[in-house]
Amino acid sequence: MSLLTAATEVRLRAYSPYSRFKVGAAILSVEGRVHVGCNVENVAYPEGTCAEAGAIAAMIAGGDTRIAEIAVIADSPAPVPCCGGCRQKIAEFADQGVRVTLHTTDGKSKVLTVAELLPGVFSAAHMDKI
Ligand SMILES: O=c1ccn([C@H]2C[C@H](O)[C@@H](CO)O2)c(=O)[nH]1
Ligand SMILES: [Zn+2]
Repeated sequence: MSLLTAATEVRLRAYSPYSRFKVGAAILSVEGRVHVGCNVENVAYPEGTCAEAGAIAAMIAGGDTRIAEIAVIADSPAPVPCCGGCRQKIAEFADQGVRVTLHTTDGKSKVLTVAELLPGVFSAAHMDKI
């Protein structure tokens, strides 16, 4: 199954009664498996989680380690470019050149690299303790 199809399918399972904005994400891991996530909101609004974070959690829980490619889809006028928190989360598990494809449900798409998504990322290389 393509990443776009996987993201499209999981998007329909989003729990978003507050924003009424459904987002789906699908990751191809370097190990070759597809992991999906959708946004899961909460009445305590800050406790909600993004689709990208859900897909990353599924990848790690599933035993895979790194992102080879990621696709995100939302019903929006223009491709949704991931929130700041998710940019940092993606950067934790993806090399700088990894492709991030942002789709709309009406067929628009935009491709970015992880480096373009989060220029000047804070990374483990900035720490002298590890
Ligand atoms: O890249 C994004 C942007 C937003 N959302 C979710 C968070 C919230 O549930 C809803 C509205 O912001 O969309 C995502 O899952 N991913
Ligand atoms: Zn996010």
